[in-house]
Amino acid sequence: MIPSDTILTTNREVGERVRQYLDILTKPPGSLGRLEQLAIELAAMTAEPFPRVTPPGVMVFAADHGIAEEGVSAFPQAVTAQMVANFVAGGAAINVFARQIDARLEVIDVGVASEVSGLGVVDEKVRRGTANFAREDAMRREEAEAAIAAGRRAAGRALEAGCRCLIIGEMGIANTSASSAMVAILLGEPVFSLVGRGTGIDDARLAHKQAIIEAAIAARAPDPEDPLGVLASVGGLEIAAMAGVCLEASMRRIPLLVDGFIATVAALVACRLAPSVRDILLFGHRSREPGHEVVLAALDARPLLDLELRLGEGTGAALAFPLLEAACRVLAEMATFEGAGIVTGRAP
Ligand SMILES: O=C(O)c1ccc[n+]([C@@H]2O[C@H](COP(=O)([O-])O)[C@@H](O)[C@H]2O)c1
Ligand SMILES: Cc1cc2nc[nH]c2cc1C
Repeated sequence: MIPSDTILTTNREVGERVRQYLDILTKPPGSLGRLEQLAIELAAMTAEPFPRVTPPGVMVFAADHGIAEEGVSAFPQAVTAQMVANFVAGGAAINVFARQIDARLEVIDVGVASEVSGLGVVDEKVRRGTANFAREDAMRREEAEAAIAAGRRAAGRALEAGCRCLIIGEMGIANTSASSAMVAILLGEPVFSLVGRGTGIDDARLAHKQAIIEAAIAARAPDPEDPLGVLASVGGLEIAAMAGVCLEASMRRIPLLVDGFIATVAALVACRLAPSVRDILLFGHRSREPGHEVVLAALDARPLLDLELRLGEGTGAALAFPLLEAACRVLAEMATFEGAGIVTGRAP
C-alpha cells in the first residue's frame, strides 16, 4: 500500500508540471486567470497531467426536517416529496442543468417523511425525516452514520458508472435551519450572522427562525469538536449523506464540485472528519444565504460563480461545471508556442 503522503507529493508534482506547461501554451502567461489555477488543481487532485471531468455525476439527496413544524420555512414539509417527484419527472432546475452538461443524475431518498418510492428514486431512507431539534436530538449517531454510508454508496455507483467528477445537491424543506445551527456550533459563530431567508421568509419569520435556532442550540449543546455529534444533534440526513460523498470522493481522488450553503456545510463536516477531503473540493457558486460566506471562509474556499442563486438541488455546481471542462480542454487541446510556430521573444 502506498503511504498517503507519497500520493500527495506525486500529486503536487503533477500540479507543478501543469503550471509550467500552461506557460508554453499559445497565450500570455497567466492570461487565462483562474481557469489556469483550476487546471492545476484538477491535475493535482487526480494526479493526471491531462485530467478529464466528463461525464459528471450529479447526486441530489432528499430528506425532511422535524424543525419544519416550528414554522421556519416559507414552504410546507410536503414540498420535499413533491419536488422529489418533480426531479424524477425531469422538470426541476437541476434536471435542466444536468441535461445541459450531459450529467448522470441520481435522486436519493435518505429521509423523506412520506413515501416517495417508485421508478427513479434510489431508496436509502434511514428514517422518515429527522426529529424536531428544538425539542430533541435530530437523530441518533448511528442514523447519521447510516446516512453517511448511503452517500458513500451513491458516490461509488456514480464512479462505477464512469463519472469523473461528482456534484452534490440536496432538497429538504427547513434544511437552512439545520445548516445554520450546525455552522453556529462548528464555527462558534453567532446565529444572527448566519440565518437567512432560505426559500423566502419575511422579516417576522426570519426573527422567529433565529430565536428558534438560538434556543435549540442552547438546549442541545453538542460538543463542537465532535462533527458526528453535531450532525446527529441538529443536522440532517441529506447533509450527512453529502458528507459521505465527500469522504468517498476524497478516498478515490475524484474532484467534487460543491453546491450552495447546505452542501458546503456537509463539506465542512467531512473536512472535520477527515481534513484531506479539502484537497478534492471545488466550490461552484456563492449562495444568497448569508451563512454560506461564513462557511466558505472557514474552508478557505473561493467559489467559481456568483449568480445570486439560493435554490440548492446542485444547481450552482452544475452551472459551474463547464468551467472545469474548459480548464481540462485548455490542457488537452491548446497548441504550444512551438507547435504553432509562434516566436515568444519579448518585443524590444
Ligand atoms: O443551496 C443554497 O444555498 C440554498 C439556499 C436557500 C434555500 N435552499 C433550498 O431551499 C430549501 C431550504 O430552505 P428552507 O427555507 O426551507 O430552510 C432546501 O430545499 C434547499 O435546497 C438552498
Ligand atoms: C419549490 C422548491 C424547490 C426547491 N428546490 C430546492 N429547494 C426547494 C424548495 C422549494 C420550495
